[in-house]
Amino acid sequence: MNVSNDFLQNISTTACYSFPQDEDLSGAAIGLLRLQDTYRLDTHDLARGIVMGKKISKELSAHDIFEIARLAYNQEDYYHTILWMQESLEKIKIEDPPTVSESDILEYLALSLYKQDNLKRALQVTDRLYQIAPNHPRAKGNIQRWEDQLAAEGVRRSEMRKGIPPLVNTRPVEDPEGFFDITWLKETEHEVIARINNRLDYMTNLDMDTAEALQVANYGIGGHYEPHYDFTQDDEPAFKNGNRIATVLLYISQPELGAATVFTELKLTNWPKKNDALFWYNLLRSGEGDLRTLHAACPVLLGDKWVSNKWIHEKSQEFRRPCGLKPSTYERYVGDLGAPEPRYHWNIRSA
Ligand SMILES: O=C(O)CCC(=O)C(=O)O
Ligand SMILES: [Fe+2]
Repeated sequence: MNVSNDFLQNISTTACYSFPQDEDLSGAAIGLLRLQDTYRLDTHDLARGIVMGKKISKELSAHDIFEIARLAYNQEDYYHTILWMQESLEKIKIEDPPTVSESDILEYLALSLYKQDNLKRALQVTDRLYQIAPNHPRAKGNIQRWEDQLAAEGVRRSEMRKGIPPLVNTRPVEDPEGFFDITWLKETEHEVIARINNRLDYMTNLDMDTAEALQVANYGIGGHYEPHYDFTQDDEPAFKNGNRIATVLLYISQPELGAATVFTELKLTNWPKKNDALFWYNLLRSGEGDLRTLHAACPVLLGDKWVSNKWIHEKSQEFRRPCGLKPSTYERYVGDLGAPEPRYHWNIRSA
């Protein structure tokens, strides 16, 4: 009789099965909202499971849409709350029976309009709420509240429901963090890691003994990394082996859409391609951080992105990459030892 209960109990307490939790759901929704902004995706298309003209998932119900909007609301992201609540409102018109009640949508919508400084619209929406749900516990009180606020702003009672200003829905300010999971692979963990490190040494002509362990990072949908330098600046804690002299970024998967690595100063975009590697020096030959290396990872739109970072440090590169005598000294290509520049070399970008 209790076989299924036991089974559920069993798998939910077994560490190797981990079901999505509330925070996974909210993480996914926040990722979705970021994608919407970055790639200017239309709410209506997204709700129908369409991304850039491609049908990628099944249509969302009004309730799904409402839940996304509610997560945005809980993040105090009123901009997206409004977009998604309006979409949910459209959706219930064609659902039979509707998967969410109009009054639930209207209440959130009104509160968000108020937060976005559109009191007249908040009042209009709350009037509608009161009309369809006269016994709603907060409708009447909220109407009073918006009217009082409008009165305090000098709006005459007869004007409160007229000349409703257009919706100026302002976007929230982005949070500075990135969204991805990482782990570190030490050479002692597997001989393949030791082999990779060896090859990176040949490839870059830099000593790997002082480098950090190989980092593996995974970005899910919406996963991204804000613009940053890999080297530390004066106001940040220093690394024990000197600063990060260079970076090797290995692409170990090929996401379907989005996910580019971009160098925002250099205006360079690199699309991840499985088995490719990107190499750059973070420091000038003087040891100063090279400000041209500012870079970011754009959000993954479709597919998933796996990369591996190798951060190579200054210490023990004294003979491999000596300091430059002039601040202007820099390599023209990887492993440049100062000989005349070859005419054709795949490593040199023609000017
Ligand atoms: O994933 C990328 O494209 C860039 C990653 C990166 O810049 C980093 O991990 O420091
Ligand atoms: Fe980086």
